[in-house]
Amino acid sequence: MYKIVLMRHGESTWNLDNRFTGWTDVDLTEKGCAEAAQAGKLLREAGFTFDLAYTSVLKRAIRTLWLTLDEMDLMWIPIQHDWRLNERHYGALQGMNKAETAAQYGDEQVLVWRRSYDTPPNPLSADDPRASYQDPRYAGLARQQIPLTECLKDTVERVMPAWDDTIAPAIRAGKQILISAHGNSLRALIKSLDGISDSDIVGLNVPNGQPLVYELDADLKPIRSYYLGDAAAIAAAQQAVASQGKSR
Ligand SMILES: O=C(O)[C@@H](CO)OP(=O)(O)O
Repeated sequence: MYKIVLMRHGESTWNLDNRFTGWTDVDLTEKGCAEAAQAGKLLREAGFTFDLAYTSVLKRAIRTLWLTLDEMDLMWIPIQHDWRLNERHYGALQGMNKAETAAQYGDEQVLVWRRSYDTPPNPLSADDPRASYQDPRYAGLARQQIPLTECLKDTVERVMPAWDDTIAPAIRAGKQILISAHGNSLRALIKSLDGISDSDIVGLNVPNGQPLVYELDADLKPIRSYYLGDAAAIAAAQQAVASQGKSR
């Protein structure tokens, strides 16, 4: 049996402001830093150790990983940064307040934009300063690989090649792996690992900074998965994420 840990970054400044974030590179709040350290403490106390970590190229996930590894005295392990683990690109919604958007367009429409499998928000225009074409961290990518918007289906289509090409082979080679990523890039991975339907994935929300353990069989199919932290607190945090897109 293999065991891996998935973790969404701690609270970010735009989580606190309740803004659609996507590929915007915002940092953690103080609370987010504390959540990341607490995750490291939980993992250490539960006897976990890692010899390889994966994260995105966005600092909220990277800093979460650093703080978690620091708490575990594991800052020395190799870290692979992969743009394919980035948050789902939120298109023209990036920067907008979720509750205000719901007040303007309705809760139902915002739920479709946030959680439907195959409906992307409107794209950024290619000359929008928020587009990532000039960002050096994406310099190695072809222009068509850099999104202007994404639905979860698009995110699945970039996350799963990262899993298949790099993460799964490392797991099979016996590496103990921690993945620090984002709400929707993790929803994409969880959907694929657990075979969740396009309609059921709408109800899945990933809380900030909570280690999610997956036990996998020899074919890397999940045997079981569970959050390490307090179950009631995690359920409340998941409900809070779901409610962020409501007008009130
Ligand atoms: O704004 C975002 O990029 C994501 C994660 O914070 O939000 P949501 O939960 O609305 O998909």
